[in-house]
Amino acid sequence: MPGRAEGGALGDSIKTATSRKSSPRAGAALQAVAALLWLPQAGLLAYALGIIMNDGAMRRIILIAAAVFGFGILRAALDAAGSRIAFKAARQTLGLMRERAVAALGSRSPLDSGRPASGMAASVIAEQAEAIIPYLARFQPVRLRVTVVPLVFLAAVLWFSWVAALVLLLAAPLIPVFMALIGWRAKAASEAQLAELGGMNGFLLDRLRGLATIRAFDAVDLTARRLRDNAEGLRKRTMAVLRIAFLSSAVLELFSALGVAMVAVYIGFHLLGSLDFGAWGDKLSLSDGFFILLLAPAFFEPLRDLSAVWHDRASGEAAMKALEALGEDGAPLIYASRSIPLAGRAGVGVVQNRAQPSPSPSARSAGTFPARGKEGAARLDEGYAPLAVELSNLRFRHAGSDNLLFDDFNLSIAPGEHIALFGPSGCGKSSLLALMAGLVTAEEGHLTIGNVPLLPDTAAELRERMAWVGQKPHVFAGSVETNVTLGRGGSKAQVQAALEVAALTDVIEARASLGENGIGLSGGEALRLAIARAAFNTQAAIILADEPTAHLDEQTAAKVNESLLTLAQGRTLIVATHDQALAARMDRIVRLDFENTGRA
Ligand SMILES: Nc1ncnc2c1ncn2[C@@H]1O[C@H](COP(=O)(O)OP(=O)(O)OP(=O)(O)O)[C@@H](O)[C@H]1O
Repeated sequence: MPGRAEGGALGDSIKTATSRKSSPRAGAALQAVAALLWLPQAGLLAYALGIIMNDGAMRRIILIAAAVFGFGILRAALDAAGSRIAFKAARQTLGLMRERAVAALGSRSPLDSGRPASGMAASVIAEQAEAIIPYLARFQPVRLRVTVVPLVFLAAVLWFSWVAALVLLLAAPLIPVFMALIGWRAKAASEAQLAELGGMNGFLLDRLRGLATIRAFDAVDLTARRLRDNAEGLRKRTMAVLRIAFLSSAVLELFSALGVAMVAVYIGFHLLGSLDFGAWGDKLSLSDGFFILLLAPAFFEPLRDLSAVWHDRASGEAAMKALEALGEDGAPLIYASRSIPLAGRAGVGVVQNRAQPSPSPSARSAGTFPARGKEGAARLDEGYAPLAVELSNLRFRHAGSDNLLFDDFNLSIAPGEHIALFGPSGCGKSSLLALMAGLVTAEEGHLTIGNVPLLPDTAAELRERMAWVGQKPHVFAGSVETNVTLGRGGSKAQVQAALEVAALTDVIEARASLGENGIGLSGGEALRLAIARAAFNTQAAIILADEPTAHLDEQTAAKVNESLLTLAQGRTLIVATHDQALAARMDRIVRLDFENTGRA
């Protein structure tokens, strides 16, 4: 099979998945055996014709009919079992491929601007990927049948007549040649169709999300027109695929009909004595001729099946390619460390608010926070102690950007220390938080968390010890409980305790469930929900907060600040903020500005 499906990672994934569970090969083999059972059936039918022509012994004919019937039942049973196994194996493979695609998407940095559009990704994983099922469950078994069954039937025909075999042999190769020619076009057309479908889904989801903006700027008609154009484009692509599918069927029907007709003409004239060659110097009997005539259409049958599923191959391979592409070329999520010599330049301006960081044992007042371990050189396996963060000689710019945000940047944060990252817009506060969370990769330097370097093999464990409170938390449609737990398990009491930390109990009691995108919650409440989510993670030793009070009025901001500080008790808190009131309550303010970050 051409293309990347078998040669690439997905081809490997098919092999791995299916070697462990149901095997599509076993299913395909059963279906091939079922097809081959036509050979004894045709032989028995031809033999019965011979008996009828000679003595017409009824008993023998009934026995033969019973045997033909028995083979028919066996054939149907094998075919059904084979289809079932092949379908099951295809489902297992698709499940694995989807898992891999989702994992690949999940491993891409949320800051990667080249990430596939959400609608497109959803379309590929949920909808387009289904095209892989007919490809694996139908096309692959047919492919095996095509390579085995016609050869066996050809050998049987050849046994009686080399001319009939030659006719079949000449007609057969024309079919794959034309199918291959059509196949190239079919694959390209299917890829274009899937791309159009994904693009339309992406566009639709994006516009649905921005419906309020579209309405506000009177762009509804324009958007509707664009959507209509997209739908029209998809219609044309789909028609192109269907045209090719019909064409491939027509080509095959033509050649198989011609092949069978030529064999029939030869047999007819041979039996009439006009063409008395081609039977190995002998003359074919009526039974022999009948047997060949029964085998001729069966010889083409797998090829006809192939034509019927030819379109499955094109769309299946295109879907595999699209699924594989979802995980490609992403910006790495994991921070990679490289050692460089100390340049001895201060990285930050520091304002000391208090002499010492003050992690407070009262942090566990809600009873949900785990006991703290030893302070100081915390190791990840020492319970839930607040962790230190150490950045040394960092050099960083965003992927594809010339703007060097940090050059030879140093910062030490003590375990349990509360610091504010302060500075003008665009100076890199959020980027620094992203670096600490391992969402972006530094060009040079070291980053350790609790004395553990943030490296590919430690990143997952380290991230479990962090909680992120962003500017615009996403609120899922559903219950408050689901929104707090986010599927992380935990009891109702733990949810309640987390809501208490965020001072959200009263608000939440009034709402059984929340609407999409946080409909039903104010901006401040949505932020406190994010704080509750962080509080629910009892393992979190470091809270990274990115401008939690941006766009909030003073009163609401004060409430959010209180919740954040309650959450941060006994934990390390790093907050990027423009909020003077919040910064003033931190142990230390770290100023990130033009000079300090080393930008020219
Ligand atoms: N994903 C990205 N790709 C390329 N450049 C980016 C990306 N994210 C941010 N930047 C750029 O990096 C610079 C720092 O951005 P960052 O968001 O870290 O600043 P900030 O100090 O948090 O700003 P603000 O206070 O406005 O939130 C900006 O010039 C921004 O345009």
